[in-house]
Amino acid sequence: MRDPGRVAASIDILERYRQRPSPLSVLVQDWARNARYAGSKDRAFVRGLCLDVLRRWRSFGGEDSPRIATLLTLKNLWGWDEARIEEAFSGEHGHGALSDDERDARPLDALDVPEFLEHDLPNAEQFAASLGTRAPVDLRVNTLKANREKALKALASLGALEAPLSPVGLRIPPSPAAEKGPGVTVIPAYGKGWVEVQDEGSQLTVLTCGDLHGQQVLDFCAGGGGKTLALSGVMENSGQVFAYDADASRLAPIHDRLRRAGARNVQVIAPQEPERLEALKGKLDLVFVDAPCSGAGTWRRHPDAKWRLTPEHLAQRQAEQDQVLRQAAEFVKPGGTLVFVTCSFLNSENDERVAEFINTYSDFLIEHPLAAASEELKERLQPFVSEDALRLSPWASDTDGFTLMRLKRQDG
Ligand SMILES: C[S@@+](CC[C@H](N)C(=O)[O-])C[C@H]1O[C@@H](n2cnc3c(N)ncnc32)[C@H](O)[C@@H]1O
Repeated sequence: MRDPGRVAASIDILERYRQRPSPLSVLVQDWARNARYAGSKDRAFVRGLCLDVLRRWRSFGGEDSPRIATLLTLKNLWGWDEARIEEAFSGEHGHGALSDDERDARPLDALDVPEFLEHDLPNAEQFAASLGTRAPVDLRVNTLKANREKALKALASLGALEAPLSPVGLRIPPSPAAEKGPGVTVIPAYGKGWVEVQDEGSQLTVLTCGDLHGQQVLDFCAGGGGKTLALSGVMENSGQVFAYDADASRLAPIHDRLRRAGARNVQVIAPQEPERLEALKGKLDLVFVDAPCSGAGTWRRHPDAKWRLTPEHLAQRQAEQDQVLRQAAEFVKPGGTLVFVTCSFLNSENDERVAEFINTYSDFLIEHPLAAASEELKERLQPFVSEDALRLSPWASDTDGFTLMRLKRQDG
């Protein structure tokens, strides 16, 4: 395909998104199914362009005209010159020649975050600007099977570097928008379980838990097991990790992942086995709660999710967070710790939820977020902590957005 066909396909997909916001991957797949002439480079171009348009959807006026938002993306973000843009719209299979008004279109003075959230963001302008950039691919070295040096060598051909903050992290810088991302999951080192795809911020939330050797740990919202695997790695297969999730289908991939990673200290507890979960009440040293949330911290990677969040969805997530905190607290032993994590930097999903929780559960007290972390990690994460929370974000730490709070259950 040439520029006109690719740009026209992108505008059509974005028009469908405008009419009914759905995950971009689904919309691109639907298009590709009917566009048998499109090769993998065409799909990468269309996906990359759609993602970049969605990153600036509000300030480029996408809600009113995906066509103008695409034009502004090509002009302002991709740096295409006038002649190339004219040809891309008016050429064969193009979306149609530009009008004079369209040629004069300018970005709006609006922040690229959902309007209803502007008041809830700690630093809305910086936040919106950082979401306009593309995210790197981060990997966690599985120390049960490899070390960073070995993994780095195995991934050198993909341009992997040491990640700046996580001592077990590797980072592949973002690819140009119109190109395919690095094929991490097809390299032998991935198949052998040496690395997992995991954002550096996500890795750090587990690393802050410090030395967990021999401990009894419950990963209460284990989902597909991203944090479970990282916990098992930190514990070097010692002690015990119980991986539970209320949704059995979310847990499904965990078994294969545990096998591939060589994680042997994990017991998976399905929601159909309430008696196994019940037996753990009041017994755990650490309960790790990777709570359901808006996912705002991943909007740099998934700009399509940003415009799908509604006030109703957010309220639902907050109710789930309150419920998860209350349920998870039952499993912490006296003197043990509950770590509350979200991939969101909205106060209403973090500080406000924890404040609500300790109002009722007065035997839990907020502890410094790095109370258990190694000295090295304390130093590295110093710029991102306050007395009560670790706050990672695309603008501050160049990671996905994560907030972590530690709650210590008092003895007796
Ligand atoms: C952010 S995701 C977890 C991601 C996972 N920890 C990982 O690293 O891949 C949140 C999970 O919480 C689960 N969840 C929601 N409400 C829950 C509840 N009341 N009890 C346990 N799990 C719950 C959801 O099913 C979802 O899988």
